[in-house]
Amino acid sequence: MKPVNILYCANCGAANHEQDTICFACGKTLVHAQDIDEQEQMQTIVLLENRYRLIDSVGKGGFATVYKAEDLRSKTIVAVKEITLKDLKPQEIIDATDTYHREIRFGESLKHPALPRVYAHFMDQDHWYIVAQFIDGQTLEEYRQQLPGGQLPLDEVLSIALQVCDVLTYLHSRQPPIIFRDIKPDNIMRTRAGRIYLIDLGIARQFRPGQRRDTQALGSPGYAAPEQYGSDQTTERSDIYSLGATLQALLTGRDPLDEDTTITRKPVVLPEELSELLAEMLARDPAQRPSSIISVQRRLEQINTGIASSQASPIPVPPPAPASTPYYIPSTTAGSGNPPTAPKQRFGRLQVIAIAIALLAVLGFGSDSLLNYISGRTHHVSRSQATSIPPASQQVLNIAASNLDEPLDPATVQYTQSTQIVSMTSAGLVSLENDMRIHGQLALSWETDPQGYTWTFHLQHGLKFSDGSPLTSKDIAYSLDRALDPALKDGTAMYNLQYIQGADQRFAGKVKTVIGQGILTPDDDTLVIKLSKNIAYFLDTLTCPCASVVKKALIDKYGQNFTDHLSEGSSSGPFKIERNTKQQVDLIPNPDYYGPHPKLSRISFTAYTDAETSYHAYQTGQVSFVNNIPLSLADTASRDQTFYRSPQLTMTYVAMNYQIKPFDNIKIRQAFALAIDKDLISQTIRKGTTFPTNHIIPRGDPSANPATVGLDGNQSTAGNPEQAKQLLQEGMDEEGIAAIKSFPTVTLTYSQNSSIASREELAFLQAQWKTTLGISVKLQEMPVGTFYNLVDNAKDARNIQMWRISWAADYPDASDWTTLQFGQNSAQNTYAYGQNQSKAAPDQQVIQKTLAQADVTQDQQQRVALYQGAEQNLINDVAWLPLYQFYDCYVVKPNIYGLTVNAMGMISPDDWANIYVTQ
Ligand SMILES: Nc1ncnc2c1ncn2[C@@H]1O[C@H](COP(=O)(O)OP(=O)(O)OP(=O)(O)O)[C@@H](O)[C@H]1O
Repeated sequence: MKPVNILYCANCGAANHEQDTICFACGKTLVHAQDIDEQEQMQTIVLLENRYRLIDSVGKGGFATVYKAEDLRSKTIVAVKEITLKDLKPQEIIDATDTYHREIRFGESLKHPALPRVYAHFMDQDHWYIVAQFIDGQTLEEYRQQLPGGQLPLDEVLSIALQVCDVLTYLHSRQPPIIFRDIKPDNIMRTRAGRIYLIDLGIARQFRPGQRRDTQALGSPGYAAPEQYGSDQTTERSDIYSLGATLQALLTGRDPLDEDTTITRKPVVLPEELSELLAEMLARDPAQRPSSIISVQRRLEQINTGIASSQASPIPVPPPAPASTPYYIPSTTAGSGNPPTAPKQRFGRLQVIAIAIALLAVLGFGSDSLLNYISGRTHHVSRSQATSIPPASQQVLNIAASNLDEPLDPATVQYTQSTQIVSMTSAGLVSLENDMRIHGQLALSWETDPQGYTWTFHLQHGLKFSDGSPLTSKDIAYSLDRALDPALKDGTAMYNLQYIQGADQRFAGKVKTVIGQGILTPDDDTLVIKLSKNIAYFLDTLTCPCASVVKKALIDKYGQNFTDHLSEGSSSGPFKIERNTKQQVDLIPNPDYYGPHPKLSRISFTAYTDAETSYHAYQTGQVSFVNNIPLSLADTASRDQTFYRSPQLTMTYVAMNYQIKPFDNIKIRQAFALAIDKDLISQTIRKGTTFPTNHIIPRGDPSANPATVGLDGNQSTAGNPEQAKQLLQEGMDEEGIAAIKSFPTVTLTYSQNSSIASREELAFLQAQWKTTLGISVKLQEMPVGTFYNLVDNAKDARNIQMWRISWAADYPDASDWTTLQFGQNSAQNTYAYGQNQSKAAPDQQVIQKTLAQADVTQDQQQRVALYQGAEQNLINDVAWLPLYQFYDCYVVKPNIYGLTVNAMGMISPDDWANIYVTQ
């Protein structure tokens, strides 16, 4: 229960401190209202409308008590807000009525992922009720009170700020604009997954141009802008003030009315731009504040980008985002300073990369372009552009694609663009937000047993497919089970959903279904998943496309060819397929989507034969978004004002076989690693389309650790030739190798379809080992299929000594980079990590134990700490030698508003509601 220490004015409704006697807003004497005896109330009122069973009281505000309740009809958890009329004074009744109606009107008409949905409202003699989406979380005020000093780390505050900006942008761009008027930590709720909701639209108002002042002074002391004290009309800038006060309170841990509110005296050192922005947002004179929330958002994004950039070494491509200012993160936050919004690649396994590289090579794309698929950051236009939205006929977005051949089957889809289309047309239980946090999509809420073996998902109300037929838990169960079908060629569930109980038997063909075993459907709105291993990252695995919904009736009718008939109404996402010719895929909004509806009236993906042609189509205005800018065009495109790049979760590395001499010696592996100047590769060969790294968990993964160091103990990525030489000598001594001429032959194997840049890179590696260590490394080219076969069997065949390869994340979790690749018995541990004869094997097994422990540690902070510790050990052990992480390089026309691509290279499904074409 939330402690109530605020006293609401009976005259004007403003929130005052409990001990105050005079209202800060209207100056009237405050009346100390009587608390409602909730226990008594809970005992007498248990069922409302014969439908809502009150479970618990979760919060209390000025006029209302909020209950967690069960909707017995839909079997879902909802929030029931109860306003008790009896005992209210006449003025309070007027205010409460006003608040109630406004909250219903706004709640029902506004659709934004950060605004809880209003499902129903009703009343009895003494009460009014609002039934709304239940937010399983706490207010930011409650949350920060639990943290040391009441302070949140900078990266988290920025993530919150950007989310609040997003919803304020939405509110301010309504016609007429809606001013929230009460932004404060008490009115922002945060879920465990870090998702933000604005609650309490009760005092929001529509802006009336020409009105000089508000009829009522409303807001909360300290957070309300000066003009809210009745002197002027509230405008968008009033919300900017309150947001500034909120961010300052979160960063400093101090309430705005605390004696000292200047941030300079707090033990927090902020990026200079952030201090400046906060000072502007908090200007007393509204005219001195930023002119729009969009401009605040843009500046916060630049600060965010600056943080991300300051964690990487400089790169030569002129960055499209404004330059970053180096800053100091206080030591308390250093371990958690992940870049909050880094884009990500949606390719999974090595084999996938192999197939994709082969295909792109055939299509004339350099293999490097494969790794530059869609991703990005928010694109904004000026306020005036943002508010004048052209009609639906002009809301068309044309996107260049490199390949649309892949069947749009969620269970098998692997290319980024097909995956993007699948994410727009097939919903899953959960989906990823832009900052890699998870939110419910088909699932309204979920819970798990304390050990994390059984997950119960409660679905959204009244879900439908795009043909209007109901979508129930049985459809989701069918889709998950089908994804596990061993008959599916190239299914990805065998990795991603392997821990659903019975999945192993299903793959082995020993059982025909896991429904009834690992997947249960107690009713149409509830789905239960039981796990064979209580992996803490289970929800992340559900963000993979293979966990999205397919329509059984369509598959029954057309078999594997069902993907040719997707336009027959099988969509469950924000868009549905109108046409799919493999040359062009046209999507239009799905009116039956449960969530916020897209503003775009059409999205067309057109396949171009090569990157040059698609870039030309962009230059001539045929398409507005190209996301596969290859290295060959990077120089040209980077001079374009609309060129963007941001890190994605794809890395290139060199693997050394621990089972084969000389790499069974750790010192020799370390010598080979430190001999390489990774900076030069990214700067000169990769031309800034990549950045050098020592990390195994890449930047942008929620568990990435900026404090991770290279194996020589520092963060430089330029190599360490002296230490490399010394380690080589020590390693040779240990192995009894008297001189370089008796050094075992070393062969670096690579795939035949490597691009020119990749070959240059291989030659560069060869030259560095020669110059620094005096060792001649042979380069060996292999046909693609043979190469990946060798890599997959490196564990057993011992026939590949050293190879260069890339890895892209399947889902945003450290386990994808650690346990999956180096864990004991992991199918993807093709390196025989821990299971080899080298002297390092016992230490490797210790790391494997830590990883196994991390996988099932339910406390997120502890889990991250375990992975980060293991990562440092893997780096020191040269589990593999990371060379660089990819940037996503793309161009997007400035008139495309709101396009934000998340770190997996995807546009989050509910984001489509906020993307549109401006004039
Ligand atoms: N949709 C929701 N899901 C879960 N908890 C909620 C929800 N809405 C509100 N709460 C909880 O109930 C508390 C009171 O809600 P709210 O602030 O909307 O009430 P109010 O009377 O309108 O408040 P105020 O007095 O600030 O106007 C919140 O602080 C929060 O803890």
